[in-house]
Amino acid sequence: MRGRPAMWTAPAPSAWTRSATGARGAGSATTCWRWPRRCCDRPPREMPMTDPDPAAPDLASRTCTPCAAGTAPHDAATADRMLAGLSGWRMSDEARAITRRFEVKGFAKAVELANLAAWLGNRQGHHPDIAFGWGYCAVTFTTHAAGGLTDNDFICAARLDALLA
Ligand SMILES: C[C@H](O)[C@H](O)[C@H]1CNC2=NC(N)=NC(=O)C2=N1
Repeated sequence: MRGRPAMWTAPAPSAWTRSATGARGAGSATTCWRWPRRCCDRPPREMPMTDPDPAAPDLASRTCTPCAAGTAPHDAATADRMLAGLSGWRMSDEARAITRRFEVKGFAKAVELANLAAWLGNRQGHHPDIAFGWGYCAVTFTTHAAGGLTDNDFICAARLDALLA
């Protein structure tokens, strides 16, 4: 992929992942993974980077747009309405960010989920804040250029959920 550092390969297993035989070792980039487990030897589906479909009711069909500094953030009512389209995401008290905490087994899965969220953010040009450790990975989206929430945050949250479905 043009100019993309190795770490942004498709969300295939990292070196932490057990191969099909259960042996620990670098996973294959040609393995199809329905996170968190390997499902077959088909090449992984690239996340569709489709253009926004005006008829698309769901956030996961949309693509983020660059956000100019000073863009007005959504008000709390709008943010609440968009949050209703997601599941498992919580809004910060002042409606400036949304966070989902994923509980996972062990540390390797937490690393993989963090990597997936980072990969998604880099693909969308809208980057998450990520905290992870043994048993968990917390992903937060906010639009720094707006000092609050914009459509981009809800799009990325929906796209991450779609990748993990
Ligand atoms: C030019 C580019 O679109 C901006 O710098 C992007 C990069 N990634 C970003 N990520 C997030 N979370 N907020 C932003 O405002 C933002 N701005």
